[in-house]
Amino acid sequence: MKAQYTKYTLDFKRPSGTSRGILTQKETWFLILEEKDHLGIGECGILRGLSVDDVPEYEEQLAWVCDNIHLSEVELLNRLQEFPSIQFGLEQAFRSLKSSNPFELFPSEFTQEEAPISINGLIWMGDESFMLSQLEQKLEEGFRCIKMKIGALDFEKEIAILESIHKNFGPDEIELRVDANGAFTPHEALGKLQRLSEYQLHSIEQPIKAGQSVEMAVLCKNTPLPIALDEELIGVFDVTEKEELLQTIQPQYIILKPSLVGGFSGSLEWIDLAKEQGIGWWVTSALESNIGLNAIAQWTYTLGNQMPQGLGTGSLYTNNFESPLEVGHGNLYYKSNKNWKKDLIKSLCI
Ligand SMILES: O=C(O)CCC(=O)C1=CC=C[C@@H](O)[C@@H]1C(=O)O
Repeated sequence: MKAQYTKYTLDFKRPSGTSRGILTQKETWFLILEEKDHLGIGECGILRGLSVDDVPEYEEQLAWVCDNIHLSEVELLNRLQEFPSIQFGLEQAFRSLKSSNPFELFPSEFTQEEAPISINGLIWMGDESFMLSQLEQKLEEGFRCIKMKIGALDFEKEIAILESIHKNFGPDEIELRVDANGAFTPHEALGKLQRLSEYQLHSIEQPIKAGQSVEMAVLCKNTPLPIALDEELIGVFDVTEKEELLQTIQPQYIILKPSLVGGFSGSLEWIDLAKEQGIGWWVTSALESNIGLNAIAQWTYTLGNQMPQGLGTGSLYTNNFESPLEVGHGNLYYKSNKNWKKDLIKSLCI
């Protein structure tokens, strides 16, 4: 078997704001496996500034994987504990190589076009009118679950936006989720959650910065609206540590980003623990290209979670890859007639 890797830079259609900053480009890497006339591809979706494997030796690790591709998949994955996005890329690449169609990794009703995946629409940070115009557009597109980034604007302005949504749409018309990306201080957080709870939100992602588990546990115990842990899961790889974290914090939900938590296997460990502890969960992208998003979507469908998933990020980029994924009416569809260009993988090969 031969293996190679290549880098690709995705360009955002427009600067996309989170409380952690404005995104204009996203770096990503592809692992390409070749065996006889079979090709396999996997996306290593590092998120600079957020991924635990955002380290100087990242490319070196990719080179090591390619030089040692003769090792077993299990051995390679075990050696990549500290590189969750490479673990994920490798999991995808091996599945893709074994599949008759390198882009059909998890055949299901989804890939048979018999069932879509319900997804949330995403509203990025910006001034009030920009956020309201994004909202209008998402509602016109038929989304009934909306995720809004908060934490960077003046809080009263964000409350005003929620107020205007709430005045026009009841919770049975729109499921509203917010994502603070850790923007609140532990001291102010409960007060802000109480204000936010007046708008019958479904949940809030990561209200305070990760790594403050005592404060987060107190919040989850007293919160008037469900809390979902996102960044909190990054960098926790040992299954016992995962179990302890959930037992300590007891969140209402956890959010799985396979590129950040160690791929399919790392995510499944969290999901199994969450189920044991009665904690809800859903899956989101980490802004991968359509190659990684396709793999995440197909896998997510097999998990049977009926909640809207955070997989509506395929249209963010000007130079994304063509894909069978299509968004419509708040759902993600798989259109197998829109085949990936067979030469896509070849075009990425060095
Ligand atoms: O949850 C979604 O709808 C899409 C994914 C998403 O919002 C994010 C992915 C990666 C980094 C962030 O920009 C953001 C998040 O913080 O969840």
